[in-house]
Amino acid sequence: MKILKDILYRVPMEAVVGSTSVTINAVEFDSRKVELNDAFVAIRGTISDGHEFIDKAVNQGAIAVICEAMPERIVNGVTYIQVENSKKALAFMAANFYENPSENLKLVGVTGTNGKTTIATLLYHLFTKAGFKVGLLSTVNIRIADQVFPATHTTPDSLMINSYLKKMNEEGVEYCFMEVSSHGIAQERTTALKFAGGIFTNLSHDHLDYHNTFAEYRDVKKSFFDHLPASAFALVNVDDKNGAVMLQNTKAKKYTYALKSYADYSAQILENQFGGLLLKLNGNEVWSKLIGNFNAYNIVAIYAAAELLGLETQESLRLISELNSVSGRFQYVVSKKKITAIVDYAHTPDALKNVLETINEIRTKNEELITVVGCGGDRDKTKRPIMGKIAAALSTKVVFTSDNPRTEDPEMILKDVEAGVEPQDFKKTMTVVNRMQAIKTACQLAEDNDIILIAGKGHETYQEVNGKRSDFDDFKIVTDFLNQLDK
Ligand SMILES: CC(=O)N[C@H]1[C@@H](OP(=O)(O)OP(=O)(O)OC[C@H]2O[C@@H](n3ccc(=O)[nH]c3=O)[C@H](O)[C@@H]2O)O[C@H](CO)[C@@H](O)[C@@H]1O[C@H](C)C(=O)N[C@@H](C)C(=O)N[C@H](CCC(=O)O)C(=O)O
Ligand SMILES: Nc1ncnc2c1ncn2[C@@H]1O[C@H](COP(=O)(O)OP(=O)(O)OP(=O)(O)O)[C@@H](O)[C@H]1O
Repeated sequence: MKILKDILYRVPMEAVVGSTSVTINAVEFDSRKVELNDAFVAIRGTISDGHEFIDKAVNQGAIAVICEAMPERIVNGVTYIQVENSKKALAFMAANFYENPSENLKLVGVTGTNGKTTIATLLYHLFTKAGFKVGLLSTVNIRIADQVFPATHTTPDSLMINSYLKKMNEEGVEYCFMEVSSHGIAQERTTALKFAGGIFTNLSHDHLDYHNTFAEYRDVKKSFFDHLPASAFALVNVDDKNGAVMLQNTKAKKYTYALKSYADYSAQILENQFGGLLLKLNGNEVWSKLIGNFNAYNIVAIYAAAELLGLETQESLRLISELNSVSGRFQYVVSKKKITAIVDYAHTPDALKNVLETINEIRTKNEELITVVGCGGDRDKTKRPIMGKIAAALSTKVVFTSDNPRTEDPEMILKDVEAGVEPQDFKKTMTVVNRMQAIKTACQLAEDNDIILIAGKGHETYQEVNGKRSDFDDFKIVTDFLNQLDK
């Protein structure tokens, strides 16, 4: 329980009707969750307008309403606060309600189009290995030291973030690494958090359905760095042309990393094979079990962040070499016959192309690349033929199969995917609707030293067919089939 005026600290108010000394049980922004003596924050969303649910929230017992426009009906005994921006108000109220937990640990945000999950998760493991209690807020899951919770978003809403950070405080967590999505920034989910650092990975065309233009998308990312405090570090990839943009107006201490450009932290790839990467990081050689050019970026970023957070160089190099691939992000297993199976979340044309090109850079001509891929149902249909075309063009064999067909007919989805294959690539492809059978087929097709890529579902542990979810784990399934073949 908290006093309303205490949780309104730092919220600019335009008008107040009623008392701000009332006691609040909880803060809610969804009327369906409001209970007696809660404060309801009305938010204008993408689908509906929370202001339309003010009456409902009050009828359910809300003792305070925070809104951008005062409702026509003012109920006696209820406090109404008008603010300019409800999402921002919610962010500050959430932080105040949970007693500003981000101030009691070192919080580092990772933003950019690709690599957020990988970098945040690797940093979580690096600092855990270094003996610290660590937190993680990521697309795959939420971790508080060794406890694991399911994630609903890449960046959860501000109430959820602060409630998890509060739990981290209670558990003695010293560092927390979190993914910061552009939706999260635009919707003020991370406003009112105190960051010790921010990391920028890269920027490519994505989410333009939400942000309208690339410039708007870039500026949203930039605003995260604009709001970092002077005590924080801003660490950006300057091989990406938008890296420098991120640093333009930040008050934070500026640091850069790169493979190609001049930077404070630079990496050179000495070896790039399926066994791993040999890198030179600011003059220090380090071997990593992670594979692929883009993981060299991820490794130099975590090396830099670790140093900026005070980890000793030799210690961090030693621990970097112990890190394993992240669940569903270029996660791989090598069989006794030296068949490498890679599971990757790539479910967009860009991501699929990126992953296939990365594998092709490492693969020799004698090694086949067998790709297992499909497209989800009830989602963007235009990407299906494009992904079919990319998979067939960049692999030596392709097994098209179901992703999460959801409520659509899997065979019809696969027809759309096959339609994109160029005539000269037809003979490389086959279709096996059942994903388990498709993975088995790929394992049977593979010979010694070949590579299998299973794309699309990454870390997911279910498959949704006919609207029903059942257990399904690409990595576990392919590992089991490869083990059987090894016997
Ligand atoms: C498009 C989008 O981002 N929507 C997010 C947004 O919802 P919204 O504000 O648009 O909600 P709305 O349905 O229009 O409702 C407006 C308000 O009315 C309230 N309401 C609604 C109905 C009712 O009966 N009573 C009521 O009070 C709602 O609680 C809400 O406060 O704010 C909600 C609370 O934070 C989010 O859960 C929701 O995420 C939706 C589910 C979503 O799918 N978001 C995705 C796109 C997203 O955020 N993705 C990024 C990662 C992207 C990536 O990099 O891949 C992420 O960080 O996860
Ligand atoms: N630094 C990087 N640059 C480019 N691609 C990357 C990088 N790191 C990982 N990838 C690849 O990009 C895809 C997304 O990786 P990752 O999940 O780490 O990024 P993300 O930003 O968290 O995206 P999402 O929110 O969709 O999970 C995967 O296919 C992964 O293998």
